[in-house]
Amino acid sequence: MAKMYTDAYLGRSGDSAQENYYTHGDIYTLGSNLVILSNPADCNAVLSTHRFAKGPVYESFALIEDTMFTTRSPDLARTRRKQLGPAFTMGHLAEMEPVILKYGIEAICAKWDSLIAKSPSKATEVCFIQHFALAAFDVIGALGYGQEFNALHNDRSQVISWVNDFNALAMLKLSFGNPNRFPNRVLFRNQLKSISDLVIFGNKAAQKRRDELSKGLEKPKDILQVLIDCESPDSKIKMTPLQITAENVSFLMAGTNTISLTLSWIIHYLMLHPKVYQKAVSEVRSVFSSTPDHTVTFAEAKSSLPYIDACICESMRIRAVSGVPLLRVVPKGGATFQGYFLPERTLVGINIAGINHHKDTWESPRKFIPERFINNEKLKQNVLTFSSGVRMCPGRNLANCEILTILANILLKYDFENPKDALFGPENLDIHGNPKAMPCTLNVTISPKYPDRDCRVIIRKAHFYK
Ligand code: HEM
Repeated sequence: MAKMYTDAYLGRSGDSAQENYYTHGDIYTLGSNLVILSNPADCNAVLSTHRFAKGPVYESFALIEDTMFTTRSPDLARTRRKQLGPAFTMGHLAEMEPVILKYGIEAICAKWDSLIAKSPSKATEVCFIQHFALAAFDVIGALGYGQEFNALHNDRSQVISWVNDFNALAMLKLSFGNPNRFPNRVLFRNQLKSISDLVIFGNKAAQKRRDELSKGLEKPKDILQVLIDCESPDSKIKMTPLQITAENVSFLMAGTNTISLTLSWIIHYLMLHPKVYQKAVSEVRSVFSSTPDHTVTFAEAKSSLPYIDACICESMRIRAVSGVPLLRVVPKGGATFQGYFLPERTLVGINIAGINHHKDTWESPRKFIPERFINNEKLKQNVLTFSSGVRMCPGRNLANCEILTILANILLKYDFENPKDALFGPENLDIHGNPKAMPCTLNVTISPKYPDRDCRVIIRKAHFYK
């Protein structure tokens, strides 16, 4: 049962959710008690209300304490969103932006500049997915832990391996049950140790902040401060150190790989579509080439780079990194979708890839066409990569800021070229006649299957630096 459940939840390959939609349409079953929905109206109806609570699978991720992400309780979900929502408003984001730029785009440029400077040809090959991932950890390290992880600088971070172990243990818990019971606690002792280290690390970060504040430090505008200060709307009680740490770990889990994978798919799709790439480069250079050393901010990019924004939206549509069906439980009284009655307690899975490719919304859904979003802001709302409704991703503004500032600035400052030995490029077409995308795998998120092989690009400084 556990294996069936895990297989059904994870699917067999990264493309399964998308291809299942193309094969089976708006509604189909996966396993004995799981019904997958792809019709946008059905999916929005489920996601818009707490009546369809999250499924039991989320409990596996509650390895420290229940969090905004893991909780199945509508009350706790509402409370946490009220408490933590202020960390992610546009106003708070603007105050956090200098940190986001410093550890995001500016750190990536420093890294790439130093690699290019060392190369006699003034061009170098980078594995972009690695750099995006390390930078994404550094951003959350600075915002959520108030400290420098130095992951990008050192090409590694202890925190990343702890988080990987956390993820692994959550999946093991799904299949093998409580990790603290014998024999699990022996078999999974390394992962359990990582989680205990992560807790100690998180608790220390919050304590350090409290100590600094007591010595007169002005309150920083970051996520850690919101976690420390926020009160329950009813009881006015603050979160416990363990609750703070658990939420912070969930931000590391939810807000790092999602961002770096999204950026990686964007670069990949731009390399597959040279005309789109050229158009995006021309757009940013037509506005900012007189000041190439200036870091384009989120507000500047939002107001002057609609095509790059459309490229992001189209990549997030065609290859949503949120690859697993979002599981919800049919409430008392049952529910009817596409003429099928589903009794109470049936699990429904929201197929984001299905929604993002749905025939009623999207023309030529398998084609990468950023132009579809130009002068069509409304259409962007149909891309459900951040989900929608009452449990929609609270980190989407932060993600959008990080992704747009990184993409706009790297397209401004560097020229990109596919390596000569790249397996995937504009000439290599799939059975639908579109440039074939690199293979992917599903590990909660949709990730490149061979990142070291397929996520490489040659970079050199843009012509106006010469
Ligand atoms: C491109 C980047 C991102 C994508 C595609 C993404 C996608 C999603 C999706 C699809 C959900 C719904 C999951 C579900 O219902 O099972 C979600 C929830 C969530 N995300 Fe994100 N996310 C991103 C970035 C972030 C960031 C940067 C943070 C925070 C730092 C974050 C924190 C969360 C949290 C806490 C939830 C749970 C919300 C709830 O259940 O009420 N995410 N995200």
